[in-house]
Amino acid sequence: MTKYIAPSILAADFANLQRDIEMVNNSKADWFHIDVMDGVFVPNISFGMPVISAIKKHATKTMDVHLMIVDPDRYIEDFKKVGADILTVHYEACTHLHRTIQAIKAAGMKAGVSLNPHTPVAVLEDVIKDIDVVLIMSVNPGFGGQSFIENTYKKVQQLKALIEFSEAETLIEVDGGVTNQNIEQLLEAGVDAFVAGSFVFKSENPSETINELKSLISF
Ligand SMILES: O=C(CO)[C@@H](O)[C@H](O)COP(=O)(O)O
Ligand SMILES: [Fe+2]
Repeated sequence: MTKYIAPSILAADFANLQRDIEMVNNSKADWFHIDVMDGVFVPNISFGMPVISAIKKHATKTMDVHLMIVDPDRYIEDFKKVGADILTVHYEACTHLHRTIQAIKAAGMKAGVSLNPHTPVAVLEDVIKDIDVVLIMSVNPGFGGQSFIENTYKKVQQLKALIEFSEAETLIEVDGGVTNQNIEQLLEAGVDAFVAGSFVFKSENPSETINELKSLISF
């Protein structure tokens, strides 16, 4: 099965955003991971529609938009308009998750659902067949550069078992603290898509770092 590397733009140099986007375009990365934070669901504010539109103008790869916002239903159409291909909402931020998933798909995007580190995968049992991507948070959402939570491996295995049992075709994505030290173990646990922010953008040669991560998950 295809495996994906998704550099997180949150760790890019916003004063040189076009340069960093071109770097990702020219690397072996598969997706742009784009973190939207509202200062309510998480204790941090990142960026919104104008910045995503600007990214979309230059990006040549899948736009994987991770919403860390309350009541995301309000903006589904807007995120489609600015170029999201995958739109991921948090389980913890949705009162009517099934409805939200259907609305994302009806707007023409892939539907993602993210789980905070404390949320068990079992909460997705009744909607797993409707979800295109489950994004397991391997740090508490809100900031880049945090350390990877080791319990994530077990969670990925549990999610993989749930997907297989349900005969779903859902992809498993992991987000937070991903490096060349844990990516192979994550792959082994069943992860399909790997988000990496600081490890890529704070490295000496981000393009080579992306390609190194990609080579560790490609056979
Ligand atoms: O959603 C988030 C953080 O809330 C992530 O996408 C981070 O941007 C990942 O950054 P690193 O942990 O890889 O530095
Ligand atoms: Fe993210």
